[in-house]
This record gives sequence, structure tokens and C-alpha cells, in this order.
Amino acid sequence: MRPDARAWFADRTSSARSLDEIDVAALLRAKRRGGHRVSVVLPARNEEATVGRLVADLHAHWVRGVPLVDELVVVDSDSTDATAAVAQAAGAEVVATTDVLPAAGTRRGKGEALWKSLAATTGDLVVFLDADLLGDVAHYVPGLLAPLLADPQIAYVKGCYTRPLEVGSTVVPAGGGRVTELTARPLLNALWPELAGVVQPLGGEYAGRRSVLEQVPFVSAYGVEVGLLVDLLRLGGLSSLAQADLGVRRHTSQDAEALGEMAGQVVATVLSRAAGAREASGLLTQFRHDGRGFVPRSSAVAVDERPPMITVAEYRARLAV
Ligand SMILES: O=c1ccn([C@@H]2O[C@H](COP(=O)(O)OP(=O)(O)O)[C@@H](O)[C@H]2O)c(=O)[nH]1
Ligand SMILES: O=C(O)[C@@H](COP(=O)(O)O)O[C@H]1O[C@H](CO)[C@@H](O)[C@H](O)[C@H]1O
Repeated sequence: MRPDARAWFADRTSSARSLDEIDVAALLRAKRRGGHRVSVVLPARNEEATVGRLVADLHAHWVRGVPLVDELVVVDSDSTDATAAVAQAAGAEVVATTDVLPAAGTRRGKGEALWKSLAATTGDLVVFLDADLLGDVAHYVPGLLAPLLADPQIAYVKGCYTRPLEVGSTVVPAGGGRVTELTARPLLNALWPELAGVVQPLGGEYAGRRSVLEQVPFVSAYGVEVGLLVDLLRLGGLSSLAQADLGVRRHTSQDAEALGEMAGQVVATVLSRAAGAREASGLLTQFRHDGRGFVPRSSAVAVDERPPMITVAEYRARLAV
């Protein structure tokens, strides 16, 4: 790693692998001393199988228990299952992407759900968690908040973790984060070597200050994480970023074809940020074999992004209230 990345990795990586490693009472005092308001956002598309337990656990720990969280919001991203009802029954406030900033329309994708979440929440500190997480992850919230509450210079904290891979009914201890390892990490190391110390650049768990999140674009699909990382590096510099070791992360995984399309979106987003890059084609062609021959399948991976929320008049009007 370059010296700046190595120094960042040493200085900006905290450990929060379980509640045993976190002084929650001290965090609550720091939150109150700083007058902070915390929003937790779960973008969810067809997550009825996992969102209920996750929300109930977070609500018990950090809303009903230690009041670290002021808003627990599930953003329903065009779900066709019972995600919204299950999340609401478990204690979350549920908003549909179509109901937030309706004048702006609604685009498909995780990044759209995250962008709209800024207009549906009020916390100055915002924590994002995927809604398909498995296992005990309640400690992710204080683990991600701790660096923000400790150091005003830090604006954005990525979770990092080992990532077991569920292959059918077996779980192998490592191997998850396939798009990270095969696409995002090599590209980020090549183009922004100062980010080489970021262990999980695509991880879906992170926290940031609203004051910076509202200043950057949100890529509408799966390029959102890599887009935010590069844009926030440019906005505040490496010293404004941090990462928290949260132990292990398990989630419901997608198949290789779906991750191929995700990788296409990540590559398109990286190219859109890489100065002087050739105009990306915006298309990704994959191949299935139907027994007789290869069948091409093309998908659009062109970057489609929303502007910084602060540029949206309706959003600014809401802040002025
Ligand atoms: O259009 C979308 C796609 C995904 N998601 C949510 O974003 C998170 C991460 O997506 P996914 O699990 O598909 O990605 P993976 O974790 O497999 O990389 C999950 O909570 C999804 O429900 C979403 O809100 N809208
Ligand atoms: O890190 C990765 O390579 C991908 C896929 O992970 P797996 O190979 O399914 O464990 O998962 C992440 O990437 C997405 C795109 O940034 C994020 O939106 C997901 O939250 C995150 O799980």
C-alpha cells in the first residue's frame, strides 16, 4: 500500500466486532453532548424474509433500549412482497421510494432508495444498513457511529468485516464480496491508491454526516457505494473517511449473473469518476448457454445518477421549516 493508504489504514480503522468492544454509554453521552440526531436507513427490495428480525433487533437495542437511534426507516424500493408490512410490524417507519419527492419521479435501484432516504429522514448522522443481513448485527450501529461521535473531522465511516459466502446450504468462511474482490478493489487500487486501505469499499453498511451526504450525487443502482466513496474522498479528503471493523457480515447472496450486472454498474461508475477515461459503452453483455449455443444477454449499466440533494428546492424548503 502507498504510505498514505497504510497510515490511513492504521489510524482510521476502529474495532467494533461485538458490543463487548463498544462503550455504548459513552456514545450516548457523546450523542447528547453534541446534540446529534441519528437516523438508521435500510433500503429494502423484496426482503420480507430478513427485514423483520433485523428491524425488531435494532429497534429493541437502539430505540426502545439505549436511545442511540431517533429514526429507524425502511425505504421500500418497489418491493413486490410483504417487505413494507413486515418492517412496519417490526417497528420501522416505512416509506416507499415512489412517495418521496414524487415530483422527481422514481428510478430503479438501491442508490435511488438511499438518495430518497435523505429526503425522508432528519438525522444529522445517517446510518445505512442492508436489509438482507443475517446473524447478530445490532452492534453495527454503535460501531459505525463511534468514529463520527468521537472525531468531528470524520465525515463518513465504512463498515468492514470478513464475508463468509453462502453456497447453497453450505457456508464457506471467506469468499463473499465477489464484486469487491474481482472488480472494485482492483479498480480503486489502480485509480485511487489512497483508498487501498479500505477493506470493504462496496460494503452496504456505512454512516455519514448529512452535511456531506447531501453534497454528493447518489448513483441510482449498485454503483452507489463506489460512487460515494470516490466522491466523498474528493469532497473531504482521506482524513475525513474512516472504517469500523464490525466482525463478520453474512447476507443473502445473489447469483453470478446478477453480480456480473452489479460489476458492470460498478465499472461504469468508476469510469465516470476516473479523469480522462474513455466514454464507457454503458452496456454489459453476458452469455447464457441454452444447450445449443451461447445466448447473449445485454443490460444497461450506464451511470444514471441523481444530483446532490442540497440542489433540490423541495428538500431545501423542508430544511428551512
Ligand atoms: O433496487 C434495489 C436493489 C437492492 N436494494 C436493497 O439494497 C440492499 C443490497 O442489495 P442486494 O442484497 O441486492 O445486494 P448484495 O448485498 O447482494 O450485493 C438490500 O437491502 C436490498 O434489498 C434496494 O433497496 N433496491
Ligand atoms: O461486496 C460485494 O462484492 C457485493 C456482493 O457480495 P457477495 O459476493 O454476494 O457476498 O456486495 C456489496 O456490493 C453492493 C454494490 O456496492 C452493495 O450495494 C451491497 O450492499 C454489498 O453487499
